[in-house]
Amino acid sequence: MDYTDTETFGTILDRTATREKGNCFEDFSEGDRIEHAPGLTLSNYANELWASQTLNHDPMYWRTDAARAAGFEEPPVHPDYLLAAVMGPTVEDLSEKGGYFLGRTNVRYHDQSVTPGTELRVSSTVESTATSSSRPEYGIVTWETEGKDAETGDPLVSYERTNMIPRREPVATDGGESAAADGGDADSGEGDADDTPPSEFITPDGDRFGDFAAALDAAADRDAAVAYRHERGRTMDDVMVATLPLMTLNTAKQHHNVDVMADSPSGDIVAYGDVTRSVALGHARSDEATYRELGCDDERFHTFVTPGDTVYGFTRVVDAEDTHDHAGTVTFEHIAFNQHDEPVYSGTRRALIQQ
Ligand SMILES: C/C(=C\C(=O)O)C(=O)SCCNC(=O)CCNC(=O)[C@H](O)C(C)(C)COP(=O)(O)OP(=O)(O)OC[C@H]1O[C@@H](n2cnc3c(N)ncnc32)[C@H](O)[C@@H]1OP(=O)(O)O
Repeated sequence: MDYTDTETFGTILDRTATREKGNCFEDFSEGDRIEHAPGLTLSNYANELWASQTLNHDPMYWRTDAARAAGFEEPPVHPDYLLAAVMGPTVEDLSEKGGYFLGRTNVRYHDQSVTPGTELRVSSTVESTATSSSRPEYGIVTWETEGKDAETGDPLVSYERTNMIPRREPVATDGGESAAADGGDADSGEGDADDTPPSEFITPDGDRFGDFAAALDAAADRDAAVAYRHERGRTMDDVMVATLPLMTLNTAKQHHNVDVMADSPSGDIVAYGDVTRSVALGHARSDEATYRELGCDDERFHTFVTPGDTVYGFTRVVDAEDTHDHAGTVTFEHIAFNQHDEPVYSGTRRALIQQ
């Protein structure tokens, strides 16, 4: 029999089982620890591709003199690439089955002097599992993930991530209150007590810590916020949507299987949340003199970004604290939005900004 005869082959395909990849919601129990087998060695090529394509062009990641001026011996890998390189190898075990990256919090960079050639080891612990009241075919899982330097065992990045994960069997839900286990501060679904925007928005005069602090001082005692848009936008193309996640071993079909995704709610492949976020942060960093990334919290992905969408950035300055001689700590809220002005990502970020 000729297996490659189209008609015969179609019949055979209909009768054969698929050897599945990934895990369903039922495979995760609170406290489970998973050592992720896929290894990844940070590479100069991937680092440059990630940082260049997401418009993260800060000289300290490209030029030796700028890196040294910022206290590094040589240009380190970009923190967004480092974060994605830690998350990518987790996908096969945690989220390849499908469902969506809902959010992440407690992102902490433990060492930012990491250079290309560093081999990573990544592990995750299931922090919580919960029923989705709105989507009985999914559950909601939160994991805590840590990426370490394989040679020294030193922690490099850690975070808590929450995804919708398909169930093998849908459950009956009351369709009522959210059952998100960690519920907490991820999203109260409510804005400020007073939802009226401030009457005035102040833009800092420059990109230094003092400019952010002065703008916040100017806004205090007034019905004003320090908030501004960034000019650049990045249209999502194949490199952004499929190449960047695959380069970090992120096997989520959402980003590279158009055939499967045609039948999903987005109708198309969707941009990896870390790519969308990195573009928004790249826009923001182009308007600030960043010294170090400290961490991100309350990151949410509000709606799909599909090929052809353009990602813009908006920043609100929340706080500025004079913490170091050479830099101060600034807390930002960043919102990525698309060409229809719809928020697609939001999160708070703390960074040291040069004095
Ligand atoms: C796959 C991948 C990486 C990977 O491999 O991993 C990716 O990169 S993929 C690309 C990035 N991603 C997206 O493209 C998603 C964009 N987004 C949306 O398209 C919509 O957001 C939605 C359709 C997913 C939901 O839409 P929505 O139904 O209107 O949203 P919500 O009602 O807010 O959330 C529904 C339920 O998730 C609970 N929930 C939400 N957020 C959190 C959180 N942070 N912690 C704990 N629970 C949370 C909520 O509590 C509710 O729970 P219930 O079901 O119990 O009500």
